[in-house]
Amino acid sequence: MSAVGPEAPDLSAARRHAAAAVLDAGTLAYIDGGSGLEETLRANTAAWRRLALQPRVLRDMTVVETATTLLGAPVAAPVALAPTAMHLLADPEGEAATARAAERTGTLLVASQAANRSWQEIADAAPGALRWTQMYMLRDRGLTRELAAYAKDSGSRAIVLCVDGVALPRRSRMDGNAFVPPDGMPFPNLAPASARGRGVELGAAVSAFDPAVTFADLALVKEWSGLPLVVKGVLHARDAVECVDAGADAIAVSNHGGRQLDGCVATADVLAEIADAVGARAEVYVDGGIRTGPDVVKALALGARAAFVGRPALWALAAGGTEGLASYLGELQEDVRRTLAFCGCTSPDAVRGDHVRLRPGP
Ligand SMILES: Cc1cc2nc3c(=O)[nH]c(=O)nc-3n(C[C@H](O)[C@H](O)[C@H](O)COP(=O)(O)O)c2cc1C
Ligand SMILES: CCCCC(=O)C(=O)O
Repeated sequence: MSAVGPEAPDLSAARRHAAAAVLDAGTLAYIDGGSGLEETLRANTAAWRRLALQPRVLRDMTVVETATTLLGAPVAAPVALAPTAMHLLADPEGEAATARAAERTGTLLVASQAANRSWQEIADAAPGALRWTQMYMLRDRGLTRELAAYAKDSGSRAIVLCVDGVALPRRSRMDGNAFVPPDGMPFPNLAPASARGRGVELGAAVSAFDPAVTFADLALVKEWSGLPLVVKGVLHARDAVECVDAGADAIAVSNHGGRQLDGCVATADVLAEIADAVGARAEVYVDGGIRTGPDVVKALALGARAAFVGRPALWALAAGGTEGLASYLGELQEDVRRTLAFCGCTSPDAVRGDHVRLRPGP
């Protein structure tokens, strides 16, 4: 404990506490954990703390808007729901509950390919929600093509291709990957249409990801889906530029919440160089350790158009269902609004690079 007492809890802390009371230990370890030594998991949040906002004053903050657009579609705030697997672990309605919270709060939802509800069911649960679909390149290209078309047909407005799944991570908290989803947990969006009702087993799902995926595949995914393409899992400026050269419409700077390559860079530490390299050619997003309104505004200052949250949304969902997640998202949006005001910004677009700097010190 420091001389001034314990660190104040962030908005998600109470949700994490409530989730811990309702989830079994294995599920909580799966959600919370990272890979290896969890060096990257810790580095993600620490890197946001090392940055300091440098506010501007005397700019009439009577009206402060958080609204922005993502790939042209309006959202209530520059904060969105990252794709996370298996929402049945957190709510009996799974991703349908998540989608309703997204709809209610004007938040973009990225539905995971490892969702337990089919993309069409998620769409039907919340027709007014802006939804993108996260996919992996599968070894079975024919199935990948079919699923890309399914994403579009079920109303997704973009494909988020996750490219950091080329090896199996060692998830240390789970005793060497001991987490086994409960029996009957369906993965309908990894199965062909003929088997969508049954879905596939998790093991089959993970081994279906194709480690041979390359830049040349980006154009294929765009063509198959007919949708804008976001590449998720980029951590190097030169890769980001190569993705954009290959047709990507946006780059999601992400290390999968410290769950894949342990010991890698924190996203806050590489965001600015990636955003600078991409410039105006594509939108840039970030996730990993985003917990507060100030974190979101720091991300904007470093060049992101939006920041995404993973674990806190699952905690809020487990703690309080649609209602719990909607109230969490509402509070986070309000935190973004007050941060913008304190920084002298009447909208996300007004945030500049010189609103943030590294804190001095070790
Ligand atoms: C429980 C859990 C499941 C996840 N499942 C997926 C997934 O299915 N697809 C994906 O692209 N990313 C997945 N992610 C990574 C998130 O999209 C995101 O990169 C990460 O959670 C952001 O970090 P944060 O949790 O610190 O906010 C998952 C993350 C968690 C915590
Ligand atoms: C097929 C499940 C993928 C889940 C995932 O990406 C994660 O646990 O981080």
